[in-house]
Amino acid sequence: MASEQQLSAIKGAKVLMVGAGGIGCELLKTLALSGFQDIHIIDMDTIEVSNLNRQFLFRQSHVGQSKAKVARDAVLKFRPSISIFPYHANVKDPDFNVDFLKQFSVVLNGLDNLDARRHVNRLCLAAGVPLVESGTTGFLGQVTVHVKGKTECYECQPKPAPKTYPVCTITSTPSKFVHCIVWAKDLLFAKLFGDKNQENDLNVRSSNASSSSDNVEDVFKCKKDEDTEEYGRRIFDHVFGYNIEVALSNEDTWKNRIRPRPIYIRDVELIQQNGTLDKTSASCDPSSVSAMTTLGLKNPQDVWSLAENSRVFLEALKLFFLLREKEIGNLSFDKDDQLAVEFVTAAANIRASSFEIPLHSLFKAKGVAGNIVHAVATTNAIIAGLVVIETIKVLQNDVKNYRMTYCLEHPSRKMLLMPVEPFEPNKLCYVCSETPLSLEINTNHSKLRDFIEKIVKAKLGMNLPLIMHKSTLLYEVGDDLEEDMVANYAANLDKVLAQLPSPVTGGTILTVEDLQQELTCNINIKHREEFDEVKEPDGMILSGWTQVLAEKYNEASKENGASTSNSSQPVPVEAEDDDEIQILPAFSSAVGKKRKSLDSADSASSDLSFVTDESRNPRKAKECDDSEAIIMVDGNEESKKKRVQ
Ligand SMILES: Nc1ncnc2c1ncn2[C@@H]1O[C@H](COP(=O)(O)OP(=O)(O)OP(=O)(O)O)[C@@H](O)[C@H]1O
Ligand SMILES: [Zn+2]
Repeated sequence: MASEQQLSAIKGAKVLMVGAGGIGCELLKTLALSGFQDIHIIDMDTIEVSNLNRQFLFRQSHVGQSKAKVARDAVLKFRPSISIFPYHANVKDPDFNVDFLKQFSVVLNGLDNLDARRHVNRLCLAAGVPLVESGTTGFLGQVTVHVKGKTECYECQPKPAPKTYPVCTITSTPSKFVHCIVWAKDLLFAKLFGDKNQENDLNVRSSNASSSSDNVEDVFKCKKDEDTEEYGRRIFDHVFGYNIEVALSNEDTWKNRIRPRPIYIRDVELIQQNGTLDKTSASCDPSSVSAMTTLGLKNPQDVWSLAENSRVFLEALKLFFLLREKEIGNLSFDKDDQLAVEFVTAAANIRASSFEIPLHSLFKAKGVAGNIVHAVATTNAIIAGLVVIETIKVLQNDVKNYRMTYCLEHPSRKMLLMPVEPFEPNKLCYVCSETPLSLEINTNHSKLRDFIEKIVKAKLGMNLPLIMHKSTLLYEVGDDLEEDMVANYAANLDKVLAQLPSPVTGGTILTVEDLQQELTCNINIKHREEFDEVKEPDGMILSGWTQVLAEKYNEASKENGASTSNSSQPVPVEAEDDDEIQILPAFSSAVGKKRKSLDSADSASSDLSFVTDESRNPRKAKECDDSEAIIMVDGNEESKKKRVQ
C-alpha cells in the first residue's frame, strides 16, 4: 500500500511511457492500478498475432491496430477516469523533441532496441527528466534508474558491438547453423525478394557468363516466359549446386576444412505434390500464405529432411512469385512473416546439408533468424512492477533508495531479484559528461560519407547530425536548408576528409552535433595510414570512453580477484533491435567495488559475479549464443576474391 506521500506524488505525476509491447502492457496496467492519472504512451507498432500470448491488453480482433491506442482503450475500461494519451509514432520523430519531453515528470522505457533507448536517454538528459529503463530476455530482466547528475546515464557504460561474422564465413565457409541462416536471410532472401539496388555479396553471374565481366547476366532475374517452377529450380541449382562447385575449385580453402557437397535439384528426391496451389489459397490473404500448409507439413518443431527442405524452398519461392508478387523488390526479412521464415529455414537447411552442419526445425530456425529468446510474460510483469516502484522513488526524489534490479533465472544466494546501488555518472561518458573522443582514420582515403555512416550514425547513435570544423559547417540535415547548401553538403559527402573545404587531417578537432538530441561531441582526429581489413573492417577506430571502460574492467577484476573468464558472465538484457541481441557487460564487474550488492544474506562480497553464471545453465547459454546479432563484416581482399556464392 502506498503511503499518503507516495499517493500524492503518484497523482501529481505526468508520465511518458515509450513502448507498449511486452513490458509496456504490464506497465500501463500497473501504473493505472497504482493510481497514476496522467500517462502518455508512444509506440510505433501495430498489434501482431504473435504479441497476443503475452501482451494481454490486446485481443485477436485488435490485430493490425495501433498498440498505443488499443492499450489505452483497454486500460480505460477498468480505470475510466484517468487520462491516457496515445501516440502511434516513432519516438525518434522530430515532434518528440526536448521541449516535448520537458512536460513529463519521468520517462519509462519499455523498448526493444538499443537505438531507440539511446535516443530517449539523450532526450531525457537534455530535458532534465529522469528515465527508468527496463528490459527482459526470457527469464532475465533488469530495471535501471537514470537521473542526470545523480546516477549514470543509459550510455555511461558502452554497449558491446553486436556479434558480427566475416563475410567470407557467410558466403564461403559456414561452420555453424547461424552462418547458414545469415546467408539465407541477408543474402539469398534479400537478393531474390529485396531491393535489387542493394549491395549483395551473392555472386550474380550465371554459369554461362562466369568469365566475362562484360556479359554479366543476373541469374536471379526471372526470365521472360520462364515459369516460376522452372525459375525456382534454376535458382536452387545455382546457389546450392553451381556455386558450391566453384567454391570447391579453390583447393586452398578446403585444406583444413570439410569439403562441401554440391546439391542439385536432380539429386534430391522430390515427392510430387498434387495441386499444391489451389484456388482457395490463391484468393486468400497474401500475408497468410504458407508453403508448409500447401505441402501438408504441420509441425514446426519437426526437422525436415533434405527432400522436404527442398520442397519447401521451391514451394515458398513459387508462392512469393504467384501470390505476393507486388511485394517483391521491397521485402526485407521479418520473423513474423511465415512464408519468409519457411523460405529462410529451407534455404539455410539445404546449405547446412552441403556443409555437414546439423539441420534444424522451422521453430528453431525462426528463433535464430529473428534472434528470439522466447519472452516470458511473468518476467515482464515482475519488471513492470519494479519500474513502478523505482518511478515512485524518482517522483519523491528518494535518491539514496534508487536501485537497479536484476531479475535472475536461478536463485543466487536464495534471491531471484538482485537490487544493487546505481552508479554515479561516468565522468568519461561522451553523452552525459561531454568528454571528447578520438578517431583513428586515414584522412586521405576515408570520405565524409563513411565517417557519417560508420561513426556518427552507427557508433554515436546520432539521428540528424551536423558536422563542423572550426567555424565551417561541413554537413547538416534539415528541411529548412537553402538549395545551394544542400548541394554543397551533398558534394562534401563524396570528398575525402583531407579535401573538404576546411580540411580534416591529423590533429583536427571535429565537432559533431545532433540538434534533436541536443548532444554535442568533439572528436580528435588522428591520421593513420593502414588498417587491418579483417580486424578493423570499418577502416576507422573510435576510442576514448570505450577504452577507458576496458581498462577499468581489468583493474576492477584484479582488485576483486574476479576472474575475467566465463564465471563472471554478462547479463543478457532485452533483445536489441529486431535483429540484434545485445549482451551487456556485467555492470558490476566493470566497476567492481563501487557498486554494492544489497544482498543481506551475504553482503561481505562486493564482487557481483553472481549476476549470471551461464555455465550453470547450458540451455540458456546456448539460446543466447544462437540468438547473437547476425551482422556481416567484410573480410580481407583475399577472401573476397574467393567469394563465390
Ligand atoms: N523507435 C521506437 N518508437 C516507438 N516505439 C518503439 C520504438 N522501437 C520499439 N518500439 C516499441 O517497443 C515495443 C517493444 O515491445 P516488445 O519488446 O514486447 O516487442 P514486440 O515487437 O511487441 O514483440 P516481439 O518483438 O517479441 O515480437 C514494441 O511495441 C515496439 O513497437
Ligand atoms: Zn553517461
